[in-house]
Amino acid sequence: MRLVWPKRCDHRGQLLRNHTCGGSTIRRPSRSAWRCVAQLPETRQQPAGRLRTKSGKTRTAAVQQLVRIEEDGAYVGLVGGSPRPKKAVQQRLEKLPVQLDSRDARFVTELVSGVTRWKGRLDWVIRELRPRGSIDPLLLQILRLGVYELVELGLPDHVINDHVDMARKLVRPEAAPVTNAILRRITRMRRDGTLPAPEVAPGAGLKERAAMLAIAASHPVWMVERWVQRYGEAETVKLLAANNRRPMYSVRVNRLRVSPAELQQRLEDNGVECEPSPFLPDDFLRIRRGLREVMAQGALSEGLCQVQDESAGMVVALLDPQAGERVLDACAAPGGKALFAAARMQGRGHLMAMDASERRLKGLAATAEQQGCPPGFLTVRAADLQGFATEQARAGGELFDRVLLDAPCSGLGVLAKRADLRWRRTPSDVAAAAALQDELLHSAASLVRPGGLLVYSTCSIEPEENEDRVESFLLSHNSFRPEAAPGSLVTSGVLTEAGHMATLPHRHGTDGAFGARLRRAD
Ligand SMILES: C[S@@+](CC[C@H](N)C(=O)[O-])C[C@H]1O[C@@H](n2cnc3c(N)ncnc32)[C@H](O)[C@@H]1O
Repeated sequence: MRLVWPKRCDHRGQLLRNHTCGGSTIRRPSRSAWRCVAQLPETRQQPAGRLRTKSGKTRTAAVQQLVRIEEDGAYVGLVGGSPRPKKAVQQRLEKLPVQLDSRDARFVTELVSGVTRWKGRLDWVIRELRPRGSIDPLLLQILRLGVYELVELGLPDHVINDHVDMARKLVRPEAAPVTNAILRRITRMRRDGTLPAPEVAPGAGLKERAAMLAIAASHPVWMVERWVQRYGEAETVKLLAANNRRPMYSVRVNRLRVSPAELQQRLEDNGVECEPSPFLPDDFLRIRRGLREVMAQGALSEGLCQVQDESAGMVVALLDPQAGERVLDACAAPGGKALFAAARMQGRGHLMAMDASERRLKGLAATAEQQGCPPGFLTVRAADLQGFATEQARAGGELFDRVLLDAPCSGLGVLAKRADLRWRRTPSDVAAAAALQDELLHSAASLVRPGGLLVYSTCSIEPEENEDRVESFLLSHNSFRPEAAPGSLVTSGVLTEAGHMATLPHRHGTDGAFGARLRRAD
């Protein structure tokens, strides 16, 4: 099937059925029509003007990072070293240490996260223009960057010179004319409005429509297929668009140190646009603009707040830890939820933050102290939950009033913030996560005292990792029963019919997450 440009779409996601887009008919391929298909952000939201001035040095640094992400799995948001051995293409780039000031580094991050997000669509365009033959992996990164800058950011034609230069110097001299030919063709096509774009033939089945959507919104086909089956096409378009938007960040106010109103005032005085969270107004501020300023003016380093998604906060609200209780956060690292639980407990009682990863727990104790946790209140323990549960059972250790199992998961609810994750995950990851989640749930349950509460949560939106795990757990653990979350803890807008918490990026404007309360009988 050859996918070409869709002639019509509408903003409600009724792809290819209606003839209008924003009130006017789209007659031929154009960047704005493409944007409409996937509900993409306007180009002017991108820092195009500033990027225009960037040198080849900045683009080389972007290519270096893209290679690292592809070969090492380095997370797109973290510009830093990777513990893994360097692979072939990286070694070729190693001789090019690129020094960047902080402004340039920010531009590189913009480019890298953009290319990572739109990789599927960029590759499709490149393949449309060069359908035959393999492409050198390093040249592919250069071409992706070039297509991204021209098609998505709308940068001027002359930026191509840098890409051609990089192809010549970093790949081989013969790669320069190929790069020049492909990118020049793109500049002509965008001028003439003939950029290639995906289209589905009338009457196409779900698979073909999902394949088109996957290209247009730059997601793997398998994800789009399962979401179309679950939510329908119109809602899937909204979910894809939410995953492609710049993520919205929020901060959890450390009420041990400052009130939300005081912090809001301080942030606004420093040029940050923020407002109380509609879900947790007493604890969270949504940062509309200026996350960098939040960091720069010291609110984080002074322990007044921490960057945390509201959905993560709602999981702690479901747990509802009380001062004086014994609480276990069984998969705690890096510790965002544990710190919120500590604040809710006002530093009274005992909170154990446990995780199998010692490395990921590093720094939690110091942050807790900085945030005002009294000595002796928090125990940070690097241990495997299953081993710990077995040991506790053998030793007859004291059980916990509340246990939070924030389980390892596919992370399909956080694709807006983790641009690379969509390309890393496979359907078998969801199945593998589910198997581990069952085992961890069993262990976590054994640590809850009679009458106590177990909260199970993930940052996935997949039922196999959420509702299905809860159902399967309840079938084999008849001393537990599900407990609908009281409206006093979280707003009904995030509750399912069964009373579990489930947020979706396009419905709630937060990360996608799930949380269930499971009460142990007395
Ligand atoms: C979703 S993350 C937890 C995030 C954390 N609750 C927070 O809010 O910062 C899942 C964690 O489970 C941990 N984990 C995986 N398997 C585990 C096991 N068998 N025992 C304990 N922790 C485990 C991982 O190291 C990872 O840090």
